[in-house]
Amino acid sequence: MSGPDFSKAELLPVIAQDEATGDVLMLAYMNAEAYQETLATGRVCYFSRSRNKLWRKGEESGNVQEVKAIYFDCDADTLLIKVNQIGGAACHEGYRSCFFRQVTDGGENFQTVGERVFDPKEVYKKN
Ligand SMILES: N=c1c2ncn([C@@H]3O[C@H](COP(=O)(O)OP(=O)(O)OP(=O)(O)O)[C@@H](O)[C@H]3O)c2ncn1[C@@H]1O[C@H](COP(=O)(O)O)[C@@H](O)[C@H]1O
Ligand SMILES: [Mg+2]
Ligand SMILES: [Zn+2]
Repeated sequence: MSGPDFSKAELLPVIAQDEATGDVLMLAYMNAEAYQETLATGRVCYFSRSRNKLWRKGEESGNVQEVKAIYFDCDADTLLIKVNQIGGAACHEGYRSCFFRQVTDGGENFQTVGERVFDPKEVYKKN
């Protein structure tokens, strides 16, 4: 049996979806090590491209993501993880979902449509 194919790319994109609401929370990346850690711990561990290291989601904020179910797509190079989002917000800007802005007026404008759950200055005190 074969699962997600990390031989296709070192980093595979990962969509995190709220298991309860169906909301798409964020998109990030995993390498094989992050994937194995996620399986072993039941908490989502990404690989941060900007920081170039494992990123245990919630390590600073406490907003960890509990794994409810893991899927991979037809050609085994994208992951979908249904999660229970602790703290009610996935985004480091304090919104429930990273997709809190909507493009409007045919691309002329955008609108903040998401719900801000926390103040990042409070949650990320080190920054
Ligand atoms: N917490 C987040 C966070 N939550 C959601 N996201 C989203 O996750 C996506 C991937 O983030 P990465 O850091 O992996 O960046 P990348 O997209 O791989 O690489 P770049 O585009 O930055 O080059 C981003 O596009 C963000 O929209 C976050 N990106 C970064 N953080 C930082 O991660 C650190 C730990 O935060 P917690 O895990 O919440 O404790 C803090 O310093 C936060 O500022
Ligand atoms: Mg990014
Ligand atoms: Zn975000």
